[in-house]
Amino acid sequence: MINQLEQFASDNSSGICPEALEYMIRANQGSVPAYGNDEWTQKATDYFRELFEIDCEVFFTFNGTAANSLSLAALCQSYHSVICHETSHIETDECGAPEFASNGSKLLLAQGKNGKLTSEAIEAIVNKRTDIHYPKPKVISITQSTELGTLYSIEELLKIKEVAKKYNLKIHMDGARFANAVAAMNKSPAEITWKSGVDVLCFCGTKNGMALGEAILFFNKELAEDFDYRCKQAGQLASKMRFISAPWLGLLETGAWLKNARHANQCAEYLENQLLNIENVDLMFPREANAVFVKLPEQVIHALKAKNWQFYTFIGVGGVRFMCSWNTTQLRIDELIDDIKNVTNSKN
Ligand SMILES: Cc1ncc(COP(=O)(O)O)c(C=O)c1O
Ligand SMILES: C[C@H](O)[C@H](N)C(=O)O
Repeated sequence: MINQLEQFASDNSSGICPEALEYMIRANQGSVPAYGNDEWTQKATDYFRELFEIDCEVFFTFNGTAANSLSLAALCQSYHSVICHETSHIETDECGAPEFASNGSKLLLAQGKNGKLTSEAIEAIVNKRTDIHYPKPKVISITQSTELGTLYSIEELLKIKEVAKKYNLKIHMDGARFANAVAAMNKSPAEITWKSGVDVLCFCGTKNGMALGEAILFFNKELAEDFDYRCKQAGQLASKMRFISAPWLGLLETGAWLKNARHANQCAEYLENQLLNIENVDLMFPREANAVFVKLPEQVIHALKAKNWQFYTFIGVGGVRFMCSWNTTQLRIDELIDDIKNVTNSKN
């Protein structure tokens, strides 16, 4: 029997939200032109342009690794490098796809508090090597919200925009949890992307209630030249694209993209507060979106896993990550908290 209960491993674990499913079913009528030449795809891309208040180019891929790696490849040549945080997904969890897709662009890793790049760290990397023997920095990649569940403030984004301009660098934003950032910051999508210097955003639908499907938004349209061919060659041009674009339209038109993100963030806030009531449980990073990172004793981790609680321990720096999603419930959070209290007390 498949375990139907919500878990805390990842927002990738959740199912399809009602709005995405409803639009998927609506789109499942009759025959329509393939490869994105359908009405659903037109409506979805138009909606993105309206939501972000700019005439951007929009593409869809099946997953986030493809979105990140192909968009980065569009921003730089093989002899260039991409500056990213050492905990960035493009470094830790994409199996070299960014380097592969760009024919060898090197990832230059920076450290930074709470999983964030700073303009100072970027400038230090740019100036570390300027000789011909080292791949020239060309792109800054930031994740919003970050892999450690934190957020870049507008001020931090604008400082990065400034250093990017100074050194003629492009800015890529991994928006696997972009909706969670918008919900948490209460800023417009435009304010935390192109108005803050972002050239391309990979906006994730998978973690926001879709079955699969990421949107790539090129705010700097020149960088999107022939990107459709890059997607096709990489096997990322969906023939039945309506089944990616229609669920996206469902999230956008109904506002579910923001409702789902707000709910996940609120669940994470509730979980955080319950965890902080447990003795000797400390947050590892500020909880600013839908992820909660805490240090737990090994024996508590083992006991929770024995009770079939699912969560990651390899992300961040040795901690436990609890990820909330659009379908997380307070009931499941309370059950998790009760088990943490019970196993903690039994180990004392
Ligand atoms: C920060 C981040 N970026 C990108 C991705 C995309 O990964 P995938 O290729 O698994 O969709 C993920 C996956 O969860 C992620 O957490
Ligand atoms: C870590 C794993 O690769 C996935 N990106 C997640 O955040 O759940």
